[in-house]
Amino acid sequence: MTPQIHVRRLAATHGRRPGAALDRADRGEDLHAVRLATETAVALIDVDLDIHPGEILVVLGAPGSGKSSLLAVLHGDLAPERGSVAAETASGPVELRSATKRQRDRWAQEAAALVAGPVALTPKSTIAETVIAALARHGTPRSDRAPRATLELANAGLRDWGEIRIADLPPGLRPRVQLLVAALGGQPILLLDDPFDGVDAWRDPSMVGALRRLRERTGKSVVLTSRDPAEALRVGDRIAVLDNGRLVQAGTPRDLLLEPATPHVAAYLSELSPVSFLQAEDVMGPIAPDDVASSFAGLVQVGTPLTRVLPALARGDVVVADRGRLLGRIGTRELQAVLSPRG
Ligand SMILES: Nc1ncnc2c1ncn2[C@@H]1O[C@H](COP(=O)(O)OP(=O)(O)OP(=O)(O)O)[C@@H](O)[C@H]1O
Repeated sequence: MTPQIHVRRLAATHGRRPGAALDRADRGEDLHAVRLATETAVALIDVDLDIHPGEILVVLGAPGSGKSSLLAVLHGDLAPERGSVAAETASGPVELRSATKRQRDRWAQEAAALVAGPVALTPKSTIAETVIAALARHGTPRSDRAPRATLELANAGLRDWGEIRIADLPPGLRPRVQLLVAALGGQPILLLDDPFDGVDAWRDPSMVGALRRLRERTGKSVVLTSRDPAEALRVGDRIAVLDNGRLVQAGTPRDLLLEPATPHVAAYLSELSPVSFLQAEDVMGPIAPDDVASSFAGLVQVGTPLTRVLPALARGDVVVADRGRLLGRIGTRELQAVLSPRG
């Protein structure tokens, strides 16, 4: 069972005077000034967020906005100063704020794995040896390791690469191996805080595909950090935007692009063209009950990227369908709403 995590009014700090720092932050003082006055960093304040089973959630924000601190809280390493971080697990309810060290260790062992920083790979080892060594660290019995490694490599689309040494890997495959190794633990929640050597690993569509397949196969919830809005929109089912320790919006790529909650979110995403990140159903408007597919210039299926809908739109309105059922229409009005979003 993948637990759903409920984060409510979470505040977390680094330093010895959390009370004084939070008092000042509550009064609206700038967090840099708070830190200077109290020698305590307010990393997160008043964060409300749910993490759903099986979702890919990207925590997006500038350096210092609180991303790593949030993952550390979710892993049980950084105790919340205030608020609540609660989950229902197979062995009962967990509240990380009041949990003992032993309960937090159990949470990390059974529920949430954190990979903070690049996954270390030994250049001389083959990929199969790398996976076997990682399985050993996770306590997989010796006799199971080789067959399990073969299975994991096949699942990750790396079956033919098992005997290749890490040093000989093409650069594009290195993050694929790092992702595979990062996800080998049995915990249903995977927290990824910059697990790759390169910053732009998710720009490779095969990486996004590998992560989605991993999620489908394992049902894990994946929470990962990013500073790059384009990367976040490409990878995340939902994106949680942090600004100076505050969660300013959590939503789908469509929510963020078409209905940014604050000027900060709008400005953060302003360089991105919504057309490049949305799918047909994100932008469709209502369809009349008596509309029939043959009266439209084209028909596209749910999940079709908007970039692939545009050629048909040049000829007229397009209908969006899901297995024969007509769901909505896209015409000039819908397109205009995408090209001039609110914010
Ligand atoms: N161990 C620490 N001691 C003191 N301050 C810290 C510590 N860790 C983080 N901070 C401060 O807490 C705030 C949030 O930091 P955090 O590392 O969570 O941000 P981030 O968004 O992950 O940044 P980055 O993108 O650079 O990794 C920052 O002001 C940071 O300086």
